[in-house]
Amino acid sequence: MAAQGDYRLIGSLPKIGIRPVIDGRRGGVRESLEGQTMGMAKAVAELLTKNLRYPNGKPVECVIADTTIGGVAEAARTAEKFAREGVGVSITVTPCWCYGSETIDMDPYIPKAIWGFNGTERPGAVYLAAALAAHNQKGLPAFGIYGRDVQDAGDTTIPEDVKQKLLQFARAGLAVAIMRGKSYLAIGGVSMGIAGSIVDPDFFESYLGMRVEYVDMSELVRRIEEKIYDEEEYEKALAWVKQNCKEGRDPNPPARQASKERKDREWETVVKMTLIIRDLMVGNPKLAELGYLEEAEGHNAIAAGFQGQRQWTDHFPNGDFTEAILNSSFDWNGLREPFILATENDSLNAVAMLFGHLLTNTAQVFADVRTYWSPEAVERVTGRKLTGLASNGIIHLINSGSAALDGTGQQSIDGQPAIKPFWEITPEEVKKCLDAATWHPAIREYFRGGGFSVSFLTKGGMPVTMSRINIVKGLGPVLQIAEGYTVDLPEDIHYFLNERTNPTWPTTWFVPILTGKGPFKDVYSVMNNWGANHAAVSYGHIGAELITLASILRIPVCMHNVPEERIFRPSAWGAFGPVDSVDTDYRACQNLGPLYGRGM
Ligand SMILES: C[C@H](O)[C@@H](O)[C@@H](O)C(=O)CO
Ligand SMILES: [Mn+2]
Repeated sequence: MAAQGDYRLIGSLPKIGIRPVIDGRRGGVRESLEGQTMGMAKAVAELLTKNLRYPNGKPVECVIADTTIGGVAEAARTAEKFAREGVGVSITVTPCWCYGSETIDMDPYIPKAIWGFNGTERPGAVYLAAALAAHNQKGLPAFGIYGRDVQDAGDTTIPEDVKQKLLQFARAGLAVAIMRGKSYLAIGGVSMGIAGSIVDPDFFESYLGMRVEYVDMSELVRRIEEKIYDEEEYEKALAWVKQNCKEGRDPNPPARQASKERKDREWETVVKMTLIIRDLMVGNPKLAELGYLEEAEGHNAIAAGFQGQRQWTDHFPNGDFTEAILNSSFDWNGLREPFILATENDSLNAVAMLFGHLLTNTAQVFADVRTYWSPEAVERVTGRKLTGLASNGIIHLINSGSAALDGTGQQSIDGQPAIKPFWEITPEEVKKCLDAATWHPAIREYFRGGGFSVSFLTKGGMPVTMSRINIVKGLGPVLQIAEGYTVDLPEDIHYFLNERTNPTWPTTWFVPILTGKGPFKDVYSVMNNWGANHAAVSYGHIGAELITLASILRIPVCMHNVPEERIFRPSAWGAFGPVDSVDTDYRACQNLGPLYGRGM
């Protein structure tokens, strides 16, 4: 295992390349603009390095072109430098007129934006419009950034609206660049006919630039039996688990309950499964020291899924512990970047989790979208009325595995419950997350091989975004997004509703923000329009960032409740219709086709 905070995957982290473009005419014009143009590039680089971090916690790196770009030779030199430096996202800046198609970034795989200075001494906005027209004509989508208010020629500040767009674009662009070239590792096959676990390599290749690796679950048996894991780490992990993972009540009828000895053996197995699945994903140099050179390499998996049900769980302990711990921001080695591991090998939910993780650097909650409770139904079964945020009804998110312990809501920002990037989490908060969770023997009517499911109740009051990718034949992938809040219910209401389900699994009570229209007419409609059995829950209202990301990948967003003013997509979308129309997005995405080819 690489040291805490180190990026664990192969390939260096993509940098952001800044391209200062300029009017190429020497003998007055160019010379007068050099300082201001380079100044804009430096200011953008500083903004990005100060505000953005990679998922490993290190500040994002920017590379500025060696010179301003006045024509095609300098554009080509810059492209060469960017390729050498591992640039994955480009931002062009200019205060003046420059030669449109002669200066643009032509790499079709690099997400791109252009900031055209809003001044009038020189025509930066005229270049912006000309360059965007060229991008659109060539099918190389670019985001246009044009400040709302005119700035003076000598003003070196970046206005707030420009900053906001630069950051939103850069976050999404970096997510695209980071996932490119990585793998989704499918451990096992299709779980109980769940469509998301019919893992589709064409989707990963064409839309995400990723590959799919497939490993049979029997590989876990081999590694357990032949001790192909770091035994020292295993002892450390087991001791940590004994100390930190409280065993909760056994929900099974006495006749089905496993003996203490059997449960102890199951704990040992699930800890081994955790080390092994992590090693399968990202490799482990310790295995090379043990002579397992091939196994030490891993699968370069930025996300994975574990089939579990049923062939594994009918005989062996389930994957709930493994999934919950790997998805969390901490384990026996301390705080670290969460892994992305979907239960039931639901690769499409894994992708939603991956998007959420790369946009926020935080851990993600994987859940079944289990029940819509109308206010009337709640009153009927509990005799109590839902109030406050919950008064229009609630959605019960609950699944046996995969919910990160960060989902307890026991971390905080300004005194409010939150899920933070691992480097902002304190050891006290780790303890609080662990203390808020209990580990229950798996329900044996579902999981014949036993195991342990984590149970917790997510704190209310967190802004969260629920999202999901679905694949529709003839259309391809679509993304659905619902921004909303986690809610606290009065204890007796929670108790009644939860007891009717599987109370030894983690519960999140979710309420979407309603718009009164379409799928967001009411809470029922959000549930009724959800396209699959699962959702990924990410801390914060990140719908706008998800929309920006999806537009770069050309995945249309079929359902969202993000206000129009936060929507930011490439300029070409404007030619397909109004921003608030889903149809606009469908047609723009279809016209461009998937970022890495038209495979679907
Ligand atoms: C135990 C059950 O099979 C659950 O795992 C099942 O209802 C699901 O989670 C389906 O997504
Ligand atoms: Mn499920």
